[in-house]
Amino acid sequence: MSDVLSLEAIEKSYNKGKPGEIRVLRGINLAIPRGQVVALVAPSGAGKSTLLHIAGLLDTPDSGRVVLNGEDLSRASDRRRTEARRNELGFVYQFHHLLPEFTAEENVVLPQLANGVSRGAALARARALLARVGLSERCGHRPSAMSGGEQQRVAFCRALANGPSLLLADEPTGNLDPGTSDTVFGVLMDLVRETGLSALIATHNLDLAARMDRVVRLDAGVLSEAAR
Ligand SMILES: Nc1ncnc2c1ncn2[C@@H]1O[C@H](COP(=O)(O)OP(=O)(O)OP(=O)(O)O)[C@@H](O)[C@H]1O
Repeated sequence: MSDVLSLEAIEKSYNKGKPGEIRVLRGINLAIPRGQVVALVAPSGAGKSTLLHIAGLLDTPDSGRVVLNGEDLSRASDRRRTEARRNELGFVYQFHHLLPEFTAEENVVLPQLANGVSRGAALARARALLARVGLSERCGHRPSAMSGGEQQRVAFCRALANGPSLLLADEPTGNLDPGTSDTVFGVLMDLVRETGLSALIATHNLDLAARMDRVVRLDAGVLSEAAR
């Protein structure tokens, strides 16, 4: 039961029962123990986004279970799923999706306020996280005044703001040039290691995948362990 996430026999089709039915996920099983960082590699169209949406409680499987910290959330109420999403999951995307009208610091404060944290405590945590990724001098900058790598580091801090137990990331450095991607990915890995987070990180970059604990490959809706 020390798995943070366990996906069990996940099936998902689009247009189910209709002529254009696509069976996207075909019996996916994946258990991620506490502290493990897993790379998800997949060719385009293999069902990677569908899998991340299901693991992230943004979509539901047709059958199978999504067990997060021992609780089956695949058929839980919307309210419970939203709560679990806010408290237990952190999300990072290829594009940072920071709120443009707010500063770096405010972008990291806001999810905490939504979770009932006091403004003072939220600000202290935001500043500590931003300092940790080397952005102490950039706390008051808006995203438009920051480089791509800096914006993505702010997005990492936002994902970790509420102390999740699982990080889900979709090409977290895919929008950066190779050199910056390498450095910024290192910052993310350090953060994940220090906080003891588990992570499922989709990437096309096999060099980055090789820096994770384990690589799984999704192909035509079937998941397998990749040889190292
Ligand atoms: N809402 C939908 N309705 C119908 N088909 C869909 C829907 N969403 C995705 N699909 C199809 O399901 C398959 C898997 O889609 P998904 O977005 O999970 O792929 P992906 O592996 O993330 O691809 P990429 O890496 O190119 O983004 C694709 O064939 C896609 O066209």
